[in-house]
Amino acid sequence: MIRVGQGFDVHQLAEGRPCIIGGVTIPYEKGLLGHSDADVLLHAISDAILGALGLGDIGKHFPDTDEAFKDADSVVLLERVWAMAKERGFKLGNIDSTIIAQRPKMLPYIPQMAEVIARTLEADVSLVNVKATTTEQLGFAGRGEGIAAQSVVCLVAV
Ligand SMILES: Nc1ccn([C@@H]2O[C@H](COP(=O)(O)O)[C@@H](O)[C@H]2O)c(=O)n1
Ligand SMILES: C[C@@]1(CO)OP(=O)(O)OP(=O)(O)OC[C@H]1O
Repeated sequence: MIRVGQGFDVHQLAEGRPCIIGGVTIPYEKGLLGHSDADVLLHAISDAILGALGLGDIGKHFPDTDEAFKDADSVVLLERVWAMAKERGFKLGNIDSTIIAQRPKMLPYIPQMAEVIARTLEADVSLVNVKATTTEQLGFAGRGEGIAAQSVVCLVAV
């Protein structure tokens, strides 16, 4: 049996925050704002996995009203989501994701992001694809107000 899920997330860019995307800290003048570390890519992937499992979304499991998740490391949240997939007898089929950001340039950091994601999901890195696109300066991403990410995940019953 296979199950497919998709995830989408957006976080605002703000000064005085680290820019953590895909578990990698990217040198940049701004960072993403959120209750947790606001790792927009790992949130989209977490939501895609939860979607494939029919278990809602990360806001349901890790509410932004709960102090326990203040400044949470999204790698740890993804680990917890992945434990739910494993408990239900799934392994990763493959994952494809897109980061939507005018800046910073993601390409140099993508191999490291894929390594973090593959390690967390206990999968070979060849099963993890991360892409990036600008929006040609259009919309909130194009104006540098925020960054979005989307992800599609395929889970395979072991
Ligand atoms: N934040 C970004 C956005 C894009 N890239 C890379 O640049 C390529 C061209 O982007 P377009 O939006 O002009 O299509 C894209 O394919 C990515 O490889 C990036 O690294 N970081
Ligand atoms: C991750 C959580 C929890 O800390 O908070 P944020 O970092 O604000 O992220 P978001 O994608 O808005 O929703 C999920 C939240 O519950």
